Amino acid sequence: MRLDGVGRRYGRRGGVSGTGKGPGGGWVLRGVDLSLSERQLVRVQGDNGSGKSTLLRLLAGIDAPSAGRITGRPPTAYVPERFPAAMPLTVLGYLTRMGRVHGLRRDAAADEARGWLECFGADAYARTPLAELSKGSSQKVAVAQALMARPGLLVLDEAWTGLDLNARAVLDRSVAERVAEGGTVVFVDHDPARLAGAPDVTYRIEGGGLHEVDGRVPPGHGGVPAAGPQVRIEAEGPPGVALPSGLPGSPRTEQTPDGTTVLTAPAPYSDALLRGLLAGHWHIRSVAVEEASR
Ligand SMILES: Nc1ncnc2c1ncn2[C@@H]1O[C@H](COP(=O)(O)OP(=O)(O)OP(=O)(O)O)[C@@H](O)[C@H]1O
Repeated sequence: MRLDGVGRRYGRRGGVSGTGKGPGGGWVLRGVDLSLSERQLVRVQGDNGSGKSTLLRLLAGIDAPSAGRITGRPPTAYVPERFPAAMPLTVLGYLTRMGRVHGLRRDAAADEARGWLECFGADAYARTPLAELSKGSSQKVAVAQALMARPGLLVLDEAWTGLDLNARAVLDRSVAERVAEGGTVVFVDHDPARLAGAPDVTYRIEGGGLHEVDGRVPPGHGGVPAAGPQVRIEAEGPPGVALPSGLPGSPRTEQTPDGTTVLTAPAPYSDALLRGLLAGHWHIRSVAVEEASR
């Protein structure tokens, strides 16, 4: 997917006295070029009001650019900053309907919906009308509807906000899973430690433009570790068999004298990485999560 010279301004008149600045018409984004690829985890950061949600809405196709072009968008799912939970449907009814929108048959959609509700510890709310949900529970529904689509592009705008610890961990792993399965995930989150160490690229929005901060390791921030928790897996392959290529999380590898391979990758990738090794008939000797290095 590509963005070429993309701009977005709100209002038609080009701002104060037609200058394009100020309320009612200023460009929030201007001349944004961006290329997103498969298997890519992208973080977007920036100050309040810099245009992060604006960019995410453009990526998700919820909003159209005022200038430039967006091409090659894969099937996309989006978790907005605020989920409009006012629809007259129960949780299960809504998620089943969303599953059908994504092409599942009715029974499969309902099963998928129940599965995600269970994952997020929200199965007790299946029959609850959306409008009666607490903020955290409706956030779980917002996230579930996006994940059940298994989208090529997953766009998450502060999707972790309001989730309990278990649900946050589920979302972390689901993001890594999506990337491992070939998807692209773009996220904004106020917590600089969110998925720390896992993004392939981090962009900052400043002055209406998009600037690459760096690859792989997001910047440390006020005592927050520069690299997040890492999973350390000791594994052994069948004799003469090389490590499977393209393993999720692009693990660092190290060989020990006794023939064990030690793989280290960002912790959210642990499940996907283990699955990749097991699929290659590798034997797992140990798994440990190590806290961030500073
Ligand atoms: N629908 C809209 N109509 C008019 N102006 C808007 C609209 N949506 C956003 N804006 C303006 O565009 C600018 C960027 O807003 P946006 O929500 O994209 O920023 P953000 O970086 O996501 O902010 P935050 O960190 O506070 O969520 C702000 O000045 C905002 O007031």
